[in-house]
Amino acid sequence: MSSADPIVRIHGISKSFGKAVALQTLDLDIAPGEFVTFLGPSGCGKSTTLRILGGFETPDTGRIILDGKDVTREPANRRNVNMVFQDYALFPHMTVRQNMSFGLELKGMGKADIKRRLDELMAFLELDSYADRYPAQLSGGQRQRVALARALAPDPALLLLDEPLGALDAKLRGQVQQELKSIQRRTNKTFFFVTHDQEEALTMSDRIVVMNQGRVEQDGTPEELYFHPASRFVAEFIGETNLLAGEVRGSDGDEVVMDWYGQTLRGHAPAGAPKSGEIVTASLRLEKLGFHRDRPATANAVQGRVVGKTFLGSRMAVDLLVEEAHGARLKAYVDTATGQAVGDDPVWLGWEADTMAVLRG
Ligand SMILES: Nc1ncnc2c1ncn2[C@@H]1O[C@H](COP(=O)(O)OP(=O)(O)OP(=O)(O)O)[C@@H](O)[C@H]1O
Repeated sequence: MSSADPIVRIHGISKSFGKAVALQTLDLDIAPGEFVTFLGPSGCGKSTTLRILGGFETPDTGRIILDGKDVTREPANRRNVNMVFQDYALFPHMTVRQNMSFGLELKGMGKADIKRRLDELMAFLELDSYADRYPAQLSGGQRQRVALARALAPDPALLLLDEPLGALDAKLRGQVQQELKSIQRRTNKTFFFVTHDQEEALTMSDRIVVMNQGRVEQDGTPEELYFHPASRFVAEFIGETNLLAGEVRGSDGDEVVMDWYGQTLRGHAPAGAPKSGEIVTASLRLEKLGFHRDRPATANAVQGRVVGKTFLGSRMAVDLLVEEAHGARLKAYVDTATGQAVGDDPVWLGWEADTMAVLRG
């Protein structure tokens, strides 16, 4: 295999439990060293995919190729895959070192090799000083790191992480996210991460697969999903956005021209251009709306009046009433540091066509 070959190939995997379809046909390649996140609401099929990859669940159809080998029928212990659980699943009666060596002993690794591997890994993950502690003597973040170290110890080709930060409080969670990402970078391991937290997915992943009702809604980089959502579901699920309902008037090169309550707007169509007369929804991120005193030269410009403000620290969320669009509302962010004035006078709002995704339906 060349290094460009995928480390994981998922070919036509599907899974139902009785009448409930957990996973429709799924095809996906994962490159070595990639941090891939499966993101979606509860019940969308994320954990089922992870469990099939881990060998804890058998698919109804399809194949899993791991490192060039078909492992579809291989049980979990015969796959070069390891898993980090949300509750860490550390053995409470074993020290950090014993927890870490357990899996290696099961694999039949010799004592001297185990010592070498653990010394190396504990130094790398800065766990040396905790080696003889029991899990109860560690903080939540430290326990998480031990669970990760234990899963990395056998040098798996793929690491599966099922909502591994779910048990941490918000502040620690942010810190551990950075740490986990940094460990993934430094080890260059392939991570398959499952979460329903869109912010977590955006900060950590090289690539996000958004799932909805057992199928892939969109697969792309965090930036692609955020700025070029291919469906309304993705636009709403990831971040906050303005949704503008309208009707397509036509196209102009790559741009879609639409009517929004009597205002002509221009956007782009990441999922293919809709036809004239089609009813569409455009997604416009709050931070893409610029404030201007005079009519700006941007592709889109409407006048609005501030009708509400929410102070958020570094920025302010502003509600705007667009009278010329039948009183439709828009939401925008204003940077508090720049001291931009948002008073009672009407303001011009401007945004470019490539910042507004026009979506079908
Ligand atoms: N062992 C099972 N028996 C019956 N139904 C199941 C089983 N496992 C999953 N399902 C169903 O399959 C669907 C997908 O479940 P899955 O656990 O993959 O979703 P998920 O996206 O991981 O959700 P969550 O975030 O809540 O864990 C759900 O409707 C779920 O109820």
